[in-house]
Amino acid sequence: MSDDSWAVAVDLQESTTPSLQVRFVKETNASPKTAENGGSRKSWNQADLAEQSLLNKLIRRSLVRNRNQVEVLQRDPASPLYSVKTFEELRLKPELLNGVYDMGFNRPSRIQENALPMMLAQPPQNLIAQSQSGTGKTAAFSLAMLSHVNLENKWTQCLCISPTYELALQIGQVIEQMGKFCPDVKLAYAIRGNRMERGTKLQEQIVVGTPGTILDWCTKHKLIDPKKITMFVLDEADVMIATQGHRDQSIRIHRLLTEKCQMLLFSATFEDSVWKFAERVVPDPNIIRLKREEETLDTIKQFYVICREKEDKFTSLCNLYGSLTIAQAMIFCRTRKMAAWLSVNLRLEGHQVALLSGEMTVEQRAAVIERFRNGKEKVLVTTNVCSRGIDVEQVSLVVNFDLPVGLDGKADNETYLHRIGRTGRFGRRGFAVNMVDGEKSMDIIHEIEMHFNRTITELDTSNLEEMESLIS
Ligand SMILES: Nc1ncnc2c1ncn2[C@@H]1O[C@H](COP(=O)(O)OP(=O)(O)OP(=O)(O)O)[C@@H](O)[C@H]1O
Repeated sequence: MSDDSWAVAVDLQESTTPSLQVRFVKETNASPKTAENGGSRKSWNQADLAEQSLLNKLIRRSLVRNRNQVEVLQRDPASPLYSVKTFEELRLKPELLNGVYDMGFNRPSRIQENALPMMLAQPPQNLIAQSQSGTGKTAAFSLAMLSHVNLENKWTQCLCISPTYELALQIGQVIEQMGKFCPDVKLAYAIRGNRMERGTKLQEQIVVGTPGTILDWCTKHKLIDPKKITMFVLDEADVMIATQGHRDQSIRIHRLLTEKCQMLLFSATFEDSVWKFAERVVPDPNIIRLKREEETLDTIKQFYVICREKEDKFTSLCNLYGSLTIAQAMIFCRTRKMAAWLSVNLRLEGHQVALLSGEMTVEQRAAVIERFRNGKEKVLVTTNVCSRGIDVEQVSLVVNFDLPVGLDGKADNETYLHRIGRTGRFGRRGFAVNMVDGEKSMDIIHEIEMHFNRTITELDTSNLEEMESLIS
């Protein structure tokens, strides 16, 4: 964990939950401090993960393409392995196929190629699928649920649980969009504030919601008969299990289901804890995994600049920026306070600056990122955690105004790579400049050099000629 995770923990507690409007919601609760969305101090980690996931979804414009091979582990290795290259091969209902094309999907994503035939197979098969955020998991299970629904049955057949209110709404939006030519398929949101009359059985064939509300709807309110659920989807398992309450509720829901129910579990990461949980809720699974594309420093020129204090760093930054033709730059600060100070001063110098700060709601952050992406501002000042998930593709200069340091005072190499690295695919060249303000930070630079086996060259920002020859 890097230093500024501290700040973010506090930021999260201060932040307010974004509120989205949705058809089913009659009453929304603006407070973030509910068990449902993990607002308590103990579970900030879950809130952090969930917020990150939501931010990624809000700012994502398209599929994250991946060139790695998909690993498939079949429950029955003897059975043929089907994968599809087109949506037609899935023999979907025409209305559903129209919905898929209407979303602009021309062909299945890498994970969908294997996951879709498995999810749609008869007899039903259980599946555990892991791939990084943005690779098409939500679209895949949304399609599977829409295809699974039997319109003759006027009861809930597909249940999908998601770790937070906002993430559940995001999934619901995908289902609504994909199912827009299937008017008879109905969806209900089991999220806080969506009060249903007790005892009346829901007719919506698909229910998406958070574990607490879904459990209530199955047990206390008896709106759903869990024995009639034939497809159970558990999304963002890694985020879900970061809160014990959610994990336990998910297991309790799972216990209410029958053995015949098809179980599908999705996760962006797969640590041991996720794996243990997955094995518990998904018996005899097929497993699909798609490794993340590695980030590299191969195409990045790295420099350091010796400075004294923050004012000196600021002058160096201005020299650097003023003398180079830079498309866009991202500047990382350790604390929110430093980021605010820097952005004010850069603005005073006439720069167009965007600031990403922890007290902003997720929607506000998404809007800032969107403006930056559209080139409305050329500089983005941020703390570390706020900026996770931003593609640095169009950013040619990354400045570590403060170096990434862990709580142990040592170099946080992972964060360093994350800030300045790129996947091989976006092999465009870039520059990284590290501000060094003393012996301690010089040691950090050496640690980073050793770790990545790359030289970080000194840069004198007052020497324009030298700078131009080095950064060209
Ligand atoms: N086959 C496809 N062709 C083109 N775009 C797609 C395809 N499948 C999904 N997408 C788009 O790619 C983006 C990411 O998809 P999706 O949200 O399903 O990924 P995800 O793996 O579920 O991400 P997360 O883990 O964040 O939930 C979305 O904008 C989605 O509309």
